[in-house]
Amino acid sequence: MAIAAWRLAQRSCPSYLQVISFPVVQLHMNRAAMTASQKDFENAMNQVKLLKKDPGNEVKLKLYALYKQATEGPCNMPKPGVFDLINKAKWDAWNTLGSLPKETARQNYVDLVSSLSSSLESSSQVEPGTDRKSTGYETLMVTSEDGITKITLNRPAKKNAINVEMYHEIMRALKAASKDDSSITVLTGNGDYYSSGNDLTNFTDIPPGGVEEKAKNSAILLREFVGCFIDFPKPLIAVVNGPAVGISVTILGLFDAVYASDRATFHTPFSHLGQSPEGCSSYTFLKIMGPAKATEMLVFGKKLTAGEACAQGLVTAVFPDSTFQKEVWTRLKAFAKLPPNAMRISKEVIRNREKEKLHAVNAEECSVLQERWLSDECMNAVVNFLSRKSKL
Ligand SMILES: CCCCCCCCCC/C=C/CC(=O)SCCNC(=O)CCNC(=O)[C@H](O)C(C)(C)COP(=O)(O)OP(=O)(O)OC[C@H]1O[C@@H](n2cnc3c(N)ncnc32)[C@H](O)[C@@H]1OP(=O)(O)O
Repeated sequence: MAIAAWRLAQRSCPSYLQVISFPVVQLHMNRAAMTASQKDFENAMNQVKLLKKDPGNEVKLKLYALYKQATEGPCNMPKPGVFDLINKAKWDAWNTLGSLPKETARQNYVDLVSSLSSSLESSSQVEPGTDRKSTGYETLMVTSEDGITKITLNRPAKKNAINVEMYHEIMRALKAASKDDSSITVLTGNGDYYSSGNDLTNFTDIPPGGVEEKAKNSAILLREFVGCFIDFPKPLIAVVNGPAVGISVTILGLFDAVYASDRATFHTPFSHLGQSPEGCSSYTFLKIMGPAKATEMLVFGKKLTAGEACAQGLVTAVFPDSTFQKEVWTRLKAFAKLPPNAMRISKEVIRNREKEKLHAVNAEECSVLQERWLSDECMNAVVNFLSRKSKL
């Protein structure tokens, strides 16, 4: 649960104290004369269970810390080891409360839950730009009109990083789109990024079976995820509205057309992350751009501009960002008017002879990655990102 806050806890002490302690002290001063009763506290604990929306790791961590302080007093547990990410995050959060009195912690917990209940209720209403048809998805907006099913990655605050839930929801949306009455399917991103790729916090939710089990399950998930793109029967188009990283780039080789804003960049920093290519890119990129250019991207992590990606054949066309949406959607609406069966059959003719090969490549890439995820190189890269020591 507490990974974002674990990252926070790893930052320099003063900024961590600012973020966590300031509101605590503030609440304490504002409520000097008030203290929550045990009953208020229990009500607040029940309210937390009823929250409809996940308040996020940092808030959950604050709640945890205040709960522990309110019920057990100051933290006197031994500090967990550096690789015990979740428990260390929790310990840090609790420890930061220092000698805050139990009553104040209880009041702050009640206040936090109450502010949360109202803010999460309002944010569960439709936000500007959110399509009302997209119910049933937490991480996506999915709409279907004018013969186009549009799947929008919708975690803009996280640069549309793909967490486990999003992997599952994309597969679900693709399966639904393959059967609906639309002619073409579009994948795009909400906000300034197309996608920052795999959500690196995916690495931190370790099951009881340990990292080996996590790596094994992740390889199964990844294989199934990429398989959905290999098998997708209708024209699949990427509308790359901004920078694209990692798996959001590699799977582009499985799309039928890729339109990019001139703000978009294409970056596959696998070596930097101690990882190796996926999304069938070890095969598709070589075919698209030849081994020398593919190696620059997949092995040396060279970031391409949209213009460069277009020149290499990964991108179909690039548009100025100011007219991007208008120009692309005019084009897509025209495509969607073409006879759907003809398009589907043409795609089949173009792609079918490669399918078996692509599934074999996918399986091999996933099995190599399963090993890579357990390597020190990969672990260190993830820890460095999560502890804010590195960024791309
Ligand atoms: C053993 C288990 C394995 C489990 C794996 C499951 C399946 C795996 C499938 C495999 C494969 C894929 C490979 C890849 O995709 S590799 C690429 C991974 N992506 C990255 O390394 C990008 C990391 N992000 C960054 O370097 C930067 O965030 C950025 C994208 C350059 C943007 O920088 P910025 O300064 O403009 O914005 P920033 O403040 O950093 O970001 C805003 C918030 O978004 C969070 N965030 C962004 N990207 C990610 C990400 N990929 N994972 C997690 N979180 C991300 C960022 O942390 C900020 O959050 P907060 O506001 O601080 O809370």
